[in-house]
Amino acid sequence: MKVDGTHYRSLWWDHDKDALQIIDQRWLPHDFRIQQVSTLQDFADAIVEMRVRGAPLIGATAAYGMALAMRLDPSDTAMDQAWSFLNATRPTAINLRWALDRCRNHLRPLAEGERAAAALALAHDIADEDVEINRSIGAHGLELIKQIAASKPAGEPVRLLTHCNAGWIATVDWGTATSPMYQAHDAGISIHVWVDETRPRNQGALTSWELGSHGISHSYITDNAGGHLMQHGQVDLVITGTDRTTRRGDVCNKIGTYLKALAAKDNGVPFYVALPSPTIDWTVSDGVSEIPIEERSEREITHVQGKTESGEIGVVQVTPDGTPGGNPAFDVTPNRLVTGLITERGVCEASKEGLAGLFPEMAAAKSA
Ligand SMILES: CSC[C@@H](O)[C@@H](O)C(=O)COP(=O)(O)O
Repeated sequence: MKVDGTHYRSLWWDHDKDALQIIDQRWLPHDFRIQQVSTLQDFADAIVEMRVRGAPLIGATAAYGMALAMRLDPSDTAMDQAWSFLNATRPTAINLRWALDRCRNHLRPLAEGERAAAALALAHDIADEDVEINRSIGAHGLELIKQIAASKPAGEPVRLLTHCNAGWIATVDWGTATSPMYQAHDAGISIHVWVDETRPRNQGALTSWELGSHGISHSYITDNAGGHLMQHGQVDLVITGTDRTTRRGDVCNKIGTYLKALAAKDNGVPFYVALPSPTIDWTVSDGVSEIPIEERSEREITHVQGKTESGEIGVVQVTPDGTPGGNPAFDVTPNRLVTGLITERGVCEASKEGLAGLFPEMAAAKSA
């Protein structure tokens, strides 16, 4: 999508420098900084420190990390070490392991001399596929928004609510939850987006930055406001992303998503989750008991980064000295609370049958 009129992907290969470039998201929305990722440690740090973040982008980044590892040492041992090193960076988003497995399965049968070039080509493919997948998710989600728009008085906007940042900077381009929003806006449908701030890291500020850059009407709201807005008929549709979806359609996403789904259920608001198929973990069923939830630093809770009144980016402490924090980064929304899943192949029920109906070959391969 565009930043100040220039089209960017969230990561790209610079052919002159022969190296990966990322947008360092720690500085957004206040500062747009590009960073080169040159060593395997750089790749791990970029993921752990959330310079890159969002499940699909983490996966694409890891694929480029494998490409770098193969350039340095194309042996089986180095490949396995890179797999383990990168896989340990963040535990919840399954796209990370999906990308690493795909790279390793592709590279293992090749001669060592072929691996570096093949790994880089595969990383490019994974990035390009992600763009196309998310474009398709947007096309399917657009139909849902069109239906709601058709049921409203002329000129009234469709009011959507989203949590965290499942936008273009969380993917390679388009975003998952935001792709239908971009496509609805581009199709001339009036929309307004309620953007949850998403404490503790305030990914909602990233979503606001994205939507604002695209000219989409939106309001940044506290995480606790969604239920109130739904009770007062101010939300027509919720769309969030997901970091891991189980084969029966339980959805693991940024902490607080579950509460939004509960509020949506109580108020009869449709709650959809947008996901690319690499986000489905076909090996797990019960998300609450089977998905590892990342516990992040308590400093993310006790301190907040923002722009000071003098225009600098600074960090302030919000709690009393010494207050301990607890920081589970994700929660699981059981499938019974999910109205539907928006995938690149269409919209389905959040159930084993729904997902297997859209992805029969993947469901069969994993249960075999
Ligand atoms: C298209 S991104 C889907 C999810 O990865 C997104 O909603 C999310 O929870 C991101 O979490 P983050 O901790 O910022 O990486």
